Amino acid sequence: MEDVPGIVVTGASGRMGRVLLRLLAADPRCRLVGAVEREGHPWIGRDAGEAMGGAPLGVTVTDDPVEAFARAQGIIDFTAPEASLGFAALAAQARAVHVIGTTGFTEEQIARLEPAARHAVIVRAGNMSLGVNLLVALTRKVAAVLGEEWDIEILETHHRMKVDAPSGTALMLGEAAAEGRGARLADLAERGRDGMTGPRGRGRIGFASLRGGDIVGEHDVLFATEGERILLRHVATDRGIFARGAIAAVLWGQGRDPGQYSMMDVLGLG
Ligand SMILES: NC(=O)C1=CN([C@@H]2O[C@H](COP(=O)(O)OP(=O)(O)OC[C@H]3O[C@@H](n4cnc5c(N)ncnc54)[C@H](OP(=O)(O)O)[C@@H]3O)[C@@H](O)[C@H]2O)C=CC1
Ligand SMILES: O=C(O)C1=N[C@H](C(=O)O)C[C@H](O)C1
Repeated sequence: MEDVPGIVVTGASGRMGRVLLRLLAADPRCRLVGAVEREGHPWIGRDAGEAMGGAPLGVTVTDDPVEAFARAQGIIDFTAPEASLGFAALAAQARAVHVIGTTGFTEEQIARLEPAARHAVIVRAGNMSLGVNLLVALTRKVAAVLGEEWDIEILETHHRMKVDAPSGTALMLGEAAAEGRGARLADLAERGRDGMTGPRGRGRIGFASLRGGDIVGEHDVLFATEGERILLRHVATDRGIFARGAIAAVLWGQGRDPGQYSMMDVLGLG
């Protein structure tokens, strides 16, 4: 079936990479055409399905993204910030849609995606699930209605292997809350409280991170004032929700004008 887009998965052996390989191999709307891991990885040269301990998928894992991307119309990338920046340049050269699920970018790293986005479609989101993107829209609305006498706190809880904090999702929620209040998150965020912090700043948006076990991802947005509280909550129990969102994004991006897009664009929630 050459008429459906060919998709490459980077970070193929990762928690998200494995879920993506399985879902893409079974999805008639696209073809899995490549799996990329870094040089020296034990999966290199092996069939991706067999490397996962399952049936062959007919795709050999490679450490050469240039060769893999040349066969692809879409790249799905859940790796690490510097790796994703490198893949963005290569995806742009191949004019392939680059879906970036990676989190933990600095502002400076996000700015470095711009040259690639002049030549190809990039869809980037700290969370690809429908539920979280709806929660983001709700958070913006609630924050816009409630005044500064309502404190906003964002709590995120993840598995013990997660390397970045606050989570990409928590930052999306914080940005939405700040936007709802007509402000920038950078001006309101209160991160990493410890010791004699003094009382909470009025109008600030607080963040807290918990890490433990195999928790897939939980996010709470608390709006608290005197005498009442509102709690908006999303609980992920299966990484398939992120992978299905990423596949929807890579299909949505086909034939679009170059530029940077978000899951809000893909889901029509923007
Ligand atoms: N947007 C969303 O909806 C979601 C985003 N995420 C984000 O996706 C990212 C990956 O998450 P997860 O799958 O749990 O992480 P893992 O650590 O399980 O997987 C990351 C994969 O990327 C590979 N990788 C890292 N650096 C490089 C590099 N320089 N070149 C090539 N490959 C590289 C790793 O290889 P190696 O093992 O050799 O380092 C590994 O295979 C994180 O940033 C996470 O926050 C996760 C879930 C949902
Ligand atoms: O690292 C993870 O696992 C996840 N990362 C994303 C984030 O940083 O918000 C999305 C999801 O919560 C899982």
